[in-house]
Amino acid sequence: MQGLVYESLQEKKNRGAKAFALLIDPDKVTPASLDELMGLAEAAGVDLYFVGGSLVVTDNLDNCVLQIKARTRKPVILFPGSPSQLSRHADALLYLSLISGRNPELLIGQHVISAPFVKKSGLEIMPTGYCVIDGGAPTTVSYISNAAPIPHDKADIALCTALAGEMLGMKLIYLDAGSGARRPVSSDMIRAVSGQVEVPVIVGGGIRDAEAAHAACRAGADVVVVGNAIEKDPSIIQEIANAIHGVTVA
Ligand SMILES: CC(C)=CCC/C(C)=C/CC/C(C)=C/CC/C(C)=C/COC[C@H](O)COP(=O)(O)O
Ligand SMILES: O=P(O)(O)OP(=O)(O)O
Ligand SMILES: [Mg+2]
Repeated sequence: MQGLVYESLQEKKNRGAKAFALLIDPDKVTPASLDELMGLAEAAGVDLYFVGGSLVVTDNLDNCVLQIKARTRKPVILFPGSPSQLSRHADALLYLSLISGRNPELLIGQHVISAPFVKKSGLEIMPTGYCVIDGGAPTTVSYISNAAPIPHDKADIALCTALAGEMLGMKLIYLDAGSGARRPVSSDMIRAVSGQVEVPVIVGGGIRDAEAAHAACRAGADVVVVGNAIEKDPSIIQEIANAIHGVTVA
């Protein structure tokens, strides 16, 4: 089940290198806007393409994945808010279990229902302990998941949740303040989690400039995800990429 995409994330982490994931929400792009975005993203050196949304209302996912694949050799990874967001054209799947919440459907229920389809998809499956962190206001993910986010200033809760996830076998931990969060995950929380878990740590939600991306890397994020801010202003991609790639940890 573990494959090339996960190995590349682990290898980057072992070198102390940081990865920039661009989140593309299939509802928010047209073929023309995606074409332009891909030009900027490839020039900037985006490392990973995440595709998905908490709620996807168009049937644009397959086309979106195919269009991204046609423009890059970098991994295209599904980041699904529900099992309806599967595309066999992607390379890998963040197989999210919402371990910060107590909603059984998002911990295991939806996985049981969709297991045969996920297995048949041929996607590389990356079990991901998904933690929603309070981002200062309700976000689409906090509303849709119907589960209390971890309070912004409770790094210990995030740490214990991440450790439990890792010991249960999760291969990635994702700390997410939610799309467009007013405040991103704090450096204290990222430091607490990345200091003790061994698997790669992904951080996203409300990262809207180079400074915030840099801070997340310095605190220990292995992968930094940016979606909303680049949707609003694609021209910031290069400076965010530079900020992320400029951090290497010995
Ligand atoms: C195949 C399967 C079993 C799917 C179920 C997946 C599951 C349990 C999902 C958990 C709940 C959920 C609604 C997840 C949403 C995922 C998502 C796309 C969130 C948006 O993330 C924002 C990202 O971190 C970037 O933020 P920003 O830069 O501010 O846009
Ligand atoms: O789907 P999400 O969670 O990325 O949120 P939104 O599309 O509302 O920004
Ligand atoms: Mg969305």
